[in-house]
Amino acid sequence: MGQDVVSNLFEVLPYLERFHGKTMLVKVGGNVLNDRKSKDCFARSITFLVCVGIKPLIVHGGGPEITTLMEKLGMKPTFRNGYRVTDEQTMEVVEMVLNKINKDLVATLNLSGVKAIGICGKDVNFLIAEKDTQYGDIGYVGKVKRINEDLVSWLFQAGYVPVIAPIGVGEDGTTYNLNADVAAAQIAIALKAEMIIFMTDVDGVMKDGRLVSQLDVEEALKLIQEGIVKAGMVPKLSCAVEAVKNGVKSARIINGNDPTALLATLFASGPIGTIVTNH
Ligand SMILES: Nc1ncnc2c1ncn2[C@@H]1O[C@H](COP(=O)(O)OP(=O)(O)O)[C@@H](O)[C@H]1O
Ligand SMILES: CC(=O)N[C@@H](CCC(=O)OP(=O)(O)O)C(=O)O
Repeated sequence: MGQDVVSNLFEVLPYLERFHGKTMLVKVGGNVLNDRKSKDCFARSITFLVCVGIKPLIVHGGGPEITTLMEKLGMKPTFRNGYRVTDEQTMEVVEMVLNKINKDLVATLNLSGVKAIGICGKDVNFLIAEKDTQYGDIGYVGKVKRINEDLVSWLFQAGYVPVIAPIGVGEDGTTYNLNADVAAAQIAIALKAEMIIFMTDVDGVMKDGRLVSQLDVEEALKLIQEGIVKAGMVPKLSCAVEAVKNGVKSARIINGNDPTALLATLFASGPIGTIVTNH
């Protein structure tokens, strides 16, 4: 038993050396956070990363919870190209739900021994946004214009784990709803993260019922163009491509409901989920 543990430790040593001190952006989808067990497991995995000297940064979603509350309030959720059409009333619900998810996740992480701190784009102007019109006028949907990288540096120096809600603020103070995958990729690029990990509710990118373990940029774009990748996986894979084209060394798409996936994607020798690289 003791010998097994030691040989496993020796096996992970090269990965520990490679990732020590590196920034890893972990995007966790609303579907994963909905499940108590997955959320607790996620918190323990993040604690492990901190203990081995990795600097994790978390961006969370919350799409399903926003939809649930809107429906309870008698509102009709509408999407265009995966983006929620966000009028003023919807923006209020989005902000309320995301801030609640943010604090719940912070509390779970703190219970697990991490010094987590919750922020949204409004805190020290972390995410300056502007209206996103790529799919026409869909209200208060924003895209990131500028990031206050200093804030993250200060938090890392203090040993804190930033937990970011995808809410942006305009230069005139307008509140914007950001797609969490898009915000995560833009933050990873700005912070020159080593890796961006998308934790979702499937094992990775699927083709003909099978998991695709490795994709370069061209292959990823082809899967989108051919319609093999659809719905919420389109922005996710596009964001993975965007991140690796702009300096993030690799992007991973893994199953957040698999309790071992986050640590395995970093420390196991075999491939886990889908890895996207720029070559
Ligand atoms: N080729 C594909 N491979 C994997 N998932 C796909 C594919 N095409 C569409 N999807 C869908 O994308 C979903 C993941 O996106 P989404 O629901 O937006 O996740 P999240 O809430 O984690 O951001 C999967 O649950 C799946 O239904
Ligand atoms: C503009 C836009 O669509 N914003 C998303 C923000 C939350 C999100 O992205 O959550 P998931 O990661 O769980 O999908 C929304 O309103 O649902």
